[in-house]
Parts: sequence; C-alpha cells; structure tokens
Amino acid sequence: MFRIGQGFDVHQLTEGRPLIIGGIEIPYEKGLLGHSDADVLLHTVADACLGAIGEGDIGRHFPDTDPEFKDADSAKLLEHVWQLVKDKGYELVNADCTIIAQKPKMAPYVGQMRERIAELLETSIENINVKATTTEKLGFTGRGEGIASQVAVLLQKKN
Ligand SMILES: Nc1ccn([C@@H]2O[C@H](COP(=O)(O)O)[C@@H](O)[C@H]2O)c(=O)n1
Ligand SMILES: C[C@@]1(CO)OP(=O)(O)OP(=O)(O)OC[C@H]1O
Repeated sequence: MFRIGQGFDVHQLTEGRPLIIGGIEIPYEKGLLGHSDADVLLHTVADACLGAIGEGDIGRHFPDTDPEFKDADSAKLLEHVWQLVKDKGYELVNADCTIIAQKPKMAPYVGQMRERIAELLETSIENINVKATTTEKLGFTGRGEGIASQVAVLLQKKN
C-alpha cells in the first residue's frame, strides 16, 4: 500500500541568524527566523511525512509555544516524525523537494542536503531529490524577505 504526502513551509530571512537548510549550514548574510533552528526544508519534509501517515503537522507535534522546542535542531524533530512513520510500518519510496529562494545559490549545497535527508529517512541518496528555484525577483521570496519550500513524499508499507 502506498501513501502520498506533501508539505509547504515558509520562514522569514533576518540578520543575526545562521542559515540552516536541509540540515546544512549555508554561508550567507542572513538566516531564517523561527522558534526552532528554522530549517525550512526539514520542516517541510516532516510535514510531508506527517501528511502521508495522516498525523497532522509539525505545529501539532512540536508546538512553537513549547520552550522544549526553542532553538530545536530540526533534524531531531524529523527523526521523531520518521519514527512515527516507521511505527506505522512504512518506508520511503522517494521524496522530491523544492527550495524557493532568490538567494543564496543552493546548487553547491544540494548534494549535502540530499545526503543528510537520506540519512534521516534511512534511505539511499537516489531516493531524495532536492532542487531550487528563484521566483524571478517576484513576491516575498523574490525580494529576499523569506525562503519557502515544497516537498512531496511517497511511502510504501513494508512487507
Ligand atoms: N536559490 C537558488 C535558485 C536557483 N538555483 C539554481 O538556478 C537554476 C535557475 O533558477 P531559476 O529560478 O532562474 O529557474 C535552478 O534550476 C537551480 O539549479 C539555485 O541553485 N539556488
Ligand atoms: C518547529 C516549530 C517548533 O519549534 O517552530 P518554528 O521553528 O517556528 O517552525 P514552524 O514551521 O513555524 O512551525 C513548527 C513549530 O512548531
């Protein structure tokens, strides 16, 4: 049996924060704002996985009012979500991720992101695609006010 999930997330860019996307710290003059480390891509992967198993969203599992998750490492949050997926008897078929950012260039970091996400979802790198697009300077992403991401995952029940 197969289950599909999709996720979408946005975080604001601000000065004085590290830029962490896909579990990788990217050198840049700004970082993403959030209650956690604000890793927009790992949040989106987590939301897509939760969607696939019908378990709501990360805000339900890790409320941004809970001090336990202040500055949380989003990799730890995704590990927790992935355990829920495994508890329901599923494994990953593939994940397709899109980062929407005018700047910085993501291409040099996409390989490392794929490796990290593959590690967290206990799969091989071939099953994880990460791509990036600008919005041609249009909208909040185009103005560099924030970064968004979209992720689709497909899960299958283990034999
Ligand atoms: N933050 C980004 C945005 C885009 N890329 C790469 O550039 C290519 C062209 O982007 P367009 O928005 O003009 O289509 C895109 O396909 C990515 O390979 C990037 O690395 N980082
Ligand atoms: C991850 C959590 C929890 O620390 O906080 P944020 O980093 O603000 O992220 P968001 O995607 O807004 O929602 C989920 C939150 O509950």
